[in-house]
Formats: sequence, C-alpha cells, structure tokens
Amino acid sequence: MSAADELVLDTADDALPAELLESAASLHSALLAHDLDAVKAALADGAPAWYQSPDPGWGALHYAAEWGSEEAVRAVLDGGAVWNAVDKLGNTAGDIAISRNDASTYELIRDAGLRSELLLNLLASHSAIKVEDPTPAGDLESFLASRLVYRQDASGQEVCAVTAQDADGRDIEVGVMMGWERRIMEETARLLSAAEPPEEGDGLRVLNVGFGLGIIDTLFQSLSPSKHTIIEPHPDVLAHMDSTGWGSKRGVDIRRGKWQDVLKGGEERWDVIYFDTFSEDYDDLREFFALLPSILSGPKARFSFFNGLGATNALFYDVATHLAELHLSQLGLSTQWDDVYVAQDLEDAWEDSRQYFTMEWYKLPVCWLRRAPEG
Ligand SMILES: C[S@@+](CC[C@H](N)C(=O)[O-])C[C@H]1O[C@@H](n2cnc3c(N)ncnc32)[C@H](O)[C@@H]1O
Repeated sequence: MSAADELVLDTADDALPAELLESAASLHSALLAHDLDAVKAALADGAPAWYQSPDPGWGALHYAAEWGSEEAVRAVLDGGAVWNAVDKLGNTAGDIAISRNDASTYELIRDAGLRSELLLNLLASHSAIKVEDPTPAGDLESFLASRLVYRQDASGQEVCAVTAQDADGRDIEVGVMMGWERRIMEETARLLSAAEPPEEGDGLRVLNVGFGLGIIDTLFQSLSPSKHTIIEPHPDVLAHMDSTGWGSKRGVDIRRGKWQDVLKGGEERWDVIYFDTFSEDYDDLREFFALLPSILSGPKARFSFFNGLGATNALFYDVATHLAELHLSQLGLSTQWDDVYVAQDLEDAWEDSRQYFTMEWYKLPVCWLRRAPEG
C-alpha cells in the first residue's frame, strides 16, 4: 500500500462540501506520495491549499515541508497555502522544516510570511504578530488603569505583574517585567555602551522608555550618564520609582507619561535609546521606530528594543525579527543581531503566569543611523 492510499477522507468535517474535501484529499495524497505532477494537477483543478485536516491539523504546506521539496512548497504557497497555519500541536510548516534541519524550505516559508506581513502592514490589517487583545495585556489604556503588583515568586524571581484575561475570559497573571530577562538586559546595556556622544569628552545621554523593574536603568546608571531620561506612564510604577529613590539618582529625569505624548514635538536627542514597553503591539513599535532619525544624536548613537513579538513560535519570531529590520532599514537604520541563550533562565520562570517568550535564543537588536541626521 502506498502512502497515498493511507489518506482517508475525514467525513466528520461535514461543514465543508464533499467535493472540496475530496480535492483536498487528492492534494494531500499527492504530497504524501511525493508526486509533483499530481500536486500541480490538483492545484490546477482548484484543490484548496489552505485546507487543514481536522486531525492532526496539517495543511498542504505541512505535508510539503515534511517532504522537503522546494518546488512543492512553492507550488502550494502559490496555490494559496497559509504560511502561519498551525496544526493541533501548535506547529507551523516552518517548525516542521526546522525539525528536519531543512534551511532552504524553511526560508521559503519564512519569506512567504515576510511578504504577507508586509502586505498586511500596508493594508493595516491583522497579522500573526499583531494580536487584538482588549485586556490590560494588549490595550494600553486598560493597562494604565490596572493595578500592578511587585513581588518575588517561589524561585526568588522579581516580578512586576498585572491581571489580564485569557481567551476564555478567565483571569490570568501576566508578567509586565520578570527577573528572567536580566541576562537580556545585561547584554543589551553592554552592547549599547559602545555608543559615543557626538562631541568627545561629553557623557552619554541615555533614554529608556518603560521602567518596569528598573533592571536596565540600574545598568545604565553604571555608565555614569550625563543625562538619564526615563519615560514611564503607569502610576504604580511611578510610585515604585519614587519609593526607591529614582528621582535623585545621577542625571535621572523621570518623564511621567506615555512616550507618544512625552516625545511629541520635542527637539531632544540621545546617544543611547532603549525601548521596552508593555501592552503595545508592532504598530506602536513601528511608530516609535519612525521617531528614531529625529531623536538619535548621530551615527555613533545606538538603539535597541525588547524583541519579544511573536516569540512563542520560531517562525513568527523570525518573521517579526526580519520585518523590524526591514522597516528600520527603510528609515535609514542598520541593525546587528546578537543571539542570547535564555533557555536556562526560563526553566522556573512562569509558575501560573502567561508564557510570552518560549524561544531558547533571544535575538538582540542593536541599531544605528547610517547617516548623520540633518540640521
Ligand atoms: C517590560 S517593562 C520594562 C522593563 C525594563 N526594561 C527593565 O529592565 O526592568 C515595560 C514598562 O513600560 C511601561 N510602558 C507601557 N506603555 C508605555 C508607554 N506607552 N510609554 C512609556 N512606557 C510605557 C510599563 O508601565 C512598564 O513599566
């Protein structure tokens, strides 16, 4: 019996017309049989490349990725396969290509994701890295109206957390900032310290957007900045900063508000800029990127941001990372990526709180202006 013979039609999927299920089955069978002509014929006959079998939830792209045929992957993507479809175990076709160490198939799928995200961005529509979430975890106004807790968890990790709601409306704790990110903050501060002010002898002017646990601000203090601006809007975070004496630290200037308001129409520039907010999405990050040419002091200034969007799936994370690099490049910024191994930091990190980062490696961006700013 050939692999193709093993594929049975799932009649439980009775919401869809029988002819559609039949043509989907013929496409999946052709992919399982590694028969490229039959794949192309099925697609030409209108087989639905987007269709996912109810169990295990595989679509044509999953089968093509498992086969590892670039031509088949291209054919099903051209035929309408969805680059970010996940199966019942949460795996995308990209995950399957990664598990097979198949870089070229993976890149084909990733680039399809990039094209799609770029297009969706142009249309200002929904995307895999822009999730609608009206709770404090995804809506800034709702976050700013929520109470935060500062505490230590059972493993001694410092946590600043907010209560949000999961997809079923149940309360769930979400870390606004968690101690496991310390290694990332340390590496970020180390790399950003390579920045230089435009005039020799001047101290660094540092801007941090989002205080959280103050981890990166504490590291920035050790650079002895001549100016250390911190933008922070949340009343509970501001109260925490006040009670821990941040207002009187070296060069510190706390701007009490959202970056969207604080930076509006300003003419200040900084040599180091870091951006790590909460409850904001890629559109907000991109809006912040657009300010960089007018707030970075020059080509020797350095910028980084917490690169956490899409970080619960390797393919989404890769697409989000490449998308950010592309948009930064369009604005005249170059980006260098550093890989930071964080798997060991995540081992006891979550308890009952939402896991917002599940990658073993964090992709750390360091960006700089390719040209001196005008004026
Ligand atoms: C992830 S924490 C920052 C953690 C920080 N990097 C550290 O090392 O501890 C995010 C912070 O951004 C703040 N925030 C959220 N939205 C903001 C906005 N629009 N402007 C400025 N800060 C914002 C939150 O109140 C929170 O304090």
